[in-house]
Amino acid sequence: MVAPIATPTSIPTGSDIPTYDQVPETKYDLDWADLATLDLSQFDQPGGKSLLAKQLFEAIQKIGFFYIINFGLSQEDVDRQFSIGKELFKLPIEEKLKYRAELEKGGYNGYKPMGLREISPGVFDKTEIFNIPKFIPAFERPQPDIVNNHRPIIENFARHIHDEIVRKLLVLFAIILELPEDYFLKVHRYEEKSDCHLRYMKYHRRTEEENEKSTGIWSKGHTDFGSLTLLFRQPVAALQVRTPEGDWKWVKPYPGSITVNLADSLQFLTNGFLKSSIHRVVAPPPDQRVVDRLGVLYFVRPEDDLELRPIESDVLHRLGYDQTTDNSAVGITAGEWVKARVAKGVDKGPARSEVGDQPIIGGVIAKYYD
Ligand SMILES: O=C(O)CCC(=O)C(=O)O
Ligand SMILES: [Fe+2]
Repeated sequence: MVAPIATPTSIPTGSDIPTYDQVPETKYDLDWADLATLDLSQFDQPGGKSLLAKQLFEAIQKIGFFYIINFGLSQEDVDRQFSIGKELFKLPIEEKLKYRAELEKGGYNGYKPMGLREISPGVFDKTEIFNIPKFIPAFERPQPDIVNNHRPIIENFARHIHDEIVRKLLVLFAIILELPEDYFLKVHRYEEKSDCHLRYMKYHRRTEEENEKSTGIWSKGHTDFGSLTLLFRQPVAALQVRTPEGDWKWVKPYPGSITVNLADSLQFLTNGFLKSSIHRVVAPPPDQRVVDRLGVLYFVRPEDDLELRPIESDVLHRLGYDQTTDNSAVGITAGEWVKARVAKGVDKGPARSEVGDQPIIGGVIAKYYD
């Protein structure tokens, strides 16, 4: 599947950063997951929305992962973000630490240095993260020059994702649930406070010895915290998704696509109908093992004050998703859930981070998988 890239939108060009050269794809024939692809250019065509909603409904029955194509950003737009991320992580560690996220307090905006998460006893992550919150006054914070100097490009990119891509996906979920089309839009407004963010990510390559020690796992099997996660194509194969049978399948990074996965908040809101999918990151195949893996991701979270109470929907009723109601997150807001999960992720207390079941908040646990 090679997707034609839509004509670039109004994303400004003229940046002084070097162009980003994507690494060659792996030659290995891996056990790829069979995931559906939604062509978002159909959204505004007559009948397109209901067609896409039908396709999405089928796609998410088993695994909450799918691809989208024709989402209104060119490969050049995306590569520019990879370049910004690459340059950002080249900064000296002292400089990056000036922007460190207050992870221990559940704050995820800013820089996460590597080595804060224990993957297996004695083995720590080698992942750097830089999260950029929504561009609204409540979230203004000091940023490194590379971010300030490219702010229009970064802001337009993030807003395009929110306004043009996430909006369409949220409408499709509402259609699937036979709710008013703007049902989820009303709790994902850009101008309101939420933990949505654009993320640059760098997985430093590991030596063979390090990979052996952690049985090749770079990031343990987990679910994401918010509504949706969008992963721009990361040409290095490393992401795997867990099937309902408990097998791990590789997620192929197709050119011109975004990989989308569903996350916890949508699972809580739909009483388990929309499944927060379990995924992990492992050592790439041998021909890609020597590169540092860069990522550009967008995390969508509901507005902070949305209570994670299962919604009323005839569809959920018809499909039996109201037989036993999961009230575990009732009384917990989306903001509280995300912050509690972020803080637990770096907790060095007796419940060691990312090993086994983690109590998060109000008796709800998060599971981590090898
Ligand atoms: O890097 C990836 O492919 C996935 C990252 C991920 O799962 C996360 O940051 O939550
Ligand atoms: Fe994830």
